[in-house]
Amino acid sequence: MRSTKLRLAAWYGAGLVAVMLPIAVAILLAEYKSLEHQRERASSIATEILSHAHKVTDQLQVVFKELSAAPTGDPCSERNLNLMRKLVIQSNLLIDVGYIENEHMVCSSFGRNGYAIGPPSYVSTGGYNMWTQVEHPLLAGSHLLITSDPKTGFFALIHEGTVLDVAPDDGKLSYGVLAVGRKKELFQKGLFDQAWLKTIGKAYETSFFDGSRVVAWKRSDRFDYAAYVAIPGSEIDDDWKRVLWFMLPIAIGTAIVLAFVVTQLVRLQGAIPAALRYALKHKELFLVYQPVVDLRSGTWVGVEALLRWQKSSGEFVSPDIFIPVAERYHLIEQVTEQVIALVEADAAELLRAYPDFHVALNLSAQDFCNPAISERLRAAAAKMRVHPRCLHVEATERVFLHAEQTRKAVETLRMQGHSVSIDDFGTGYSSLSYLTELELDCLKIDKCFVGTIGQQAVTSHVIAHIIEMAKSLGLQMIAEGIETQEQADYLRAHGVQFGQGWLYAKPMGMAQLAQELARQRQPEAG
Ligand SMILES: Nc1nc2c(ncn2[C@@H]2O[C@H](COP(=O)(O)O[C@H]3[C@@H](O)[C@H](n4cnc5c(=O)[nH]c(N)nc54)O[C@@H]3COP(=O)(O)O)[C@@H](O)[C@H]2O)c(=O)[nH]1
Repeated sequence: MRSTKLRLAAWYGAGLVAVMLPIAVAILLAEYKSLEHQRERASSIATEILSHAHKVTDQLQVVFKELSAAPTGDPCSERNLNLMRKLVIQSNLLIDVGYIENEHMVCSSFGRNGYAIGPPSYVSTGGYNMWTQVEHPLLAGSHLLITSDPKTGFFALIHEGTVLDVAPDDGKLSYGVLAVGRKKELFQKGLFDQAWLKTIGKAYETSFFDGSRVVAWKRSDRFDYAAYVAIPGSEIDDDWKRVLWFMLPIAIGTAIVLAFVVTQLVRLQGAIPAALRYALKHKELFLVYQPVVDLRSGTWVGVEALLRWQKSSGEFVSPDIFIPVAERYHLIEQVTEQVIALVEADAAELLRAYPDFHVALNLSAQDFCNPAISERLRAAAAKMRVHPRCLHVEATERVFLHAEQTRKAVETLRMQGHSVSIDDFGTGYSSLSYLTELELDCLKIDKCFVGTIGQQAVTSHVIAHIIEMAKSLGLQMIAEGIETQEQADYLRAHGVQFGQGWLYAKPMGMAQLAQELARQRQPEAG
């Protein structure tokens, strides 16, 4: 009851996850997409700003070159003033060109004006005097940059808009150009957080989210400055909501599909136990028998009884599906009872005719916890009028989960004369210590290990260890799933006594088994 509730809770949990997951993924994806979009946007604006800064610097260098080539003498001579005017007209990016002496603008393309500009804001790493955020008397409210060559005294005046106007001026973004070596602003709109420099390090190009802004940084490979752009988080939020509106219908659609799938699975899970109860009642289960072969002589020494389920619709359900369901829904006792009853009905005559032959029954871990199981098998042998040694028992490794109860059951079964094998060895719960604690007769080597024989698989060596271990414990061995002659030869050469597999015979009905056995044993009978 408790496990049913737990299972239901697990399914509801799975349903909830199925619904929530696509929505959560959509939200995360929208956030990621908008962050990426803003990163790309910031990087592209920074690239534009840097490109304009390069153009300005290139024109500046031309101007300084021409002015320094002018004849020496009065730097503000009429001839030089004319040259300055010509240079300003030729340049589309520089506002003014002139001459500075003792922190005074002595003359420029505007003529001999002469006003104080004070000491430079800083000296660039290239040795130029820089005045930032200068207000020109003729251009009220202007933010200008003056660069002067201290060797000649000539200067050029640049308006910040020349470089920064490429960025959208919506009042939300911060951007500018920073002199990297001196960590000084050349042009600036909004803030520049010096803490960003820690994240940027020596990078020439990077973008990141500092927790509240997306920052892009693009450093010049020709000059000692870099352009930066910072987009506030509010922009990401707007973008995120837009992307989310687009993705939400897809996420909701996916959630509906997943919820439907989970509902169907729940229904199916519930449907199999009900169908199995019906199958048990209406005799839809039957047995097939797969021969166990003596690997040296090739004779059939016994069979494994394998359960089959064919619904009235004709559809087959694999035991790999219905046995775990039977175990989970506490139907396995009824299944095992039906298997024993089927063996009683199918095999009594055959076992009486060949008393050295055996039928092996698969018991589940829960059967070993049933104190009545040994008595039930004793009664079956008695009813069939065969020796209990004709009925072998196979236990899956899961019996080790109930080691104490299993130990007692195995002891009683062996005392009654049944042979007990451990099935699927090495695939699950087995531990060597358990194997030594249980008094067993035989170890069945799982087909997954047999399949590695002759292969270059990582697990190829495991089978040799299993064989050695079984030998050291004095257990007989049956190798399962033998499909090739190479596998059979290997197993025989390594001392494995018995085998089962499609190389010898597939599981068959009792009629066919009786016929085959009669043919094999003919000389004996005759
Ligand atoms: N508790 C019970 N469990 C049972 C019973 N009947 C079957 N089972 C278990 O179901 C599992 C699947 O069994 P099945 O589909 O019958 O497969 C068996 C063989 O048909 C298959 N086999 C045999 N030879 C080969 C081969 O050469 N190649 C290949 N690919 N498959 C082969 O292997 C299965 C053998 O199973 P086992 O020996 O038991 O490991 C299986 O776990 C059964 O145990 C039942 O009545 N009760």
